[in-house]
Amino acid sequence: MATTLKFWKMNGAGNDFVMLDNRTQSVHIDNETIARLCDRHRGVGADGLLLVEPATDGGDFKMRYHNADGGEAEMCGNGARCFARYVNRLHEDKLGGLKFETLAGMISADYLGDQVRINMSAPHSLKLNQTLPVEGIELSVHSVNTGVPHAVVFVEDLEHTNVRGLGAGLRYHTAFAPKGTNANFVKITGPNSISIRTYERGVEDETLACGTGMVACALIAHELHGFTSPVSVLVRGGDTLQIGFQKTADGYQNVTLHGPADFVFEGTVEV
Ligand SMILES: N[C@H](CCC[C@H](N)C(=O)O)C(=O)O
Repeated sequence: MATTLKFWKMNGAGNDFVMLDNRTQSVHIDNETIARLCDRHRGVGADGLLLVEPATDGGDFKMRYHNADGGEAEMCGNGARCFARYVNRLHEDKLGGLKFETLAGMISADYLGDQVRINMSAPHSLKLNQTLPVEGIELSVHSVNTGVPHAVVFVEDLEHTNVRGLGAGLRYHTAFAPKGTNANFVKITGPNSISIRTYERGVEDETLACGTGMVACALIAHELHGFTSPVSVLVRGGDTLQIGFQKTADGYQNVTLHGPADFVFEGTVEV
């Protein structure tokens, strides 16, 4: 027996999502259903799906994130901004800010007009200057987990970088087994600005933006090129977002991602 679900389609800087309020948890939404909902021909079409669920660990809400292939991921930076605006709309825009639980840890969000700034979970597993063979090329690869794993490669000619080929090569590289990684390609465009392209795990393609990827690239630009906060990041979809951070003896603190989170349309879908 099919069930009709109300959803919102949203996007954060071109990274697009299906948003579902699953607090009643009356519908069991399995990975196969999620993959179909995200399918751009057989479903609504999105890079991923975000579920609002009841908090169980001191947050206001719980955020669950699934990639377009149906697999659950710990966190999504662009999705978290959309999640914050979506739950605010469910509460007649009366929330002054909020904190929500993710598999990567507690995330807090502040509303800045139609933009949202989120405080990210603490980055970890930073690794610099690994030389890895990818598609027959020796790449200098850096990596960090900003809620999900990211590989970062600096390039001169971003426009002509083989993002799909090298991205897939890094995504499935043994160095990042067993769960794999997202892959980011970065061009330095100024003393505190970068332009990036991202191949996303679970979308298995380049996306127009990747929030946790932007953060990864900004932090590694700090590590290797002395960038200071805030770092401006131009993404494939044309938006520029701001990454804030403080580097202390205990690592990175107050890591923030500030950018757009836009409603596109509301609809119903049969599952
Ligand atoms: N594809 C990522 C999750 C979504 C990350 C991205 N959409 C973001 O905005 O952070 C992964 O499986 O690690």
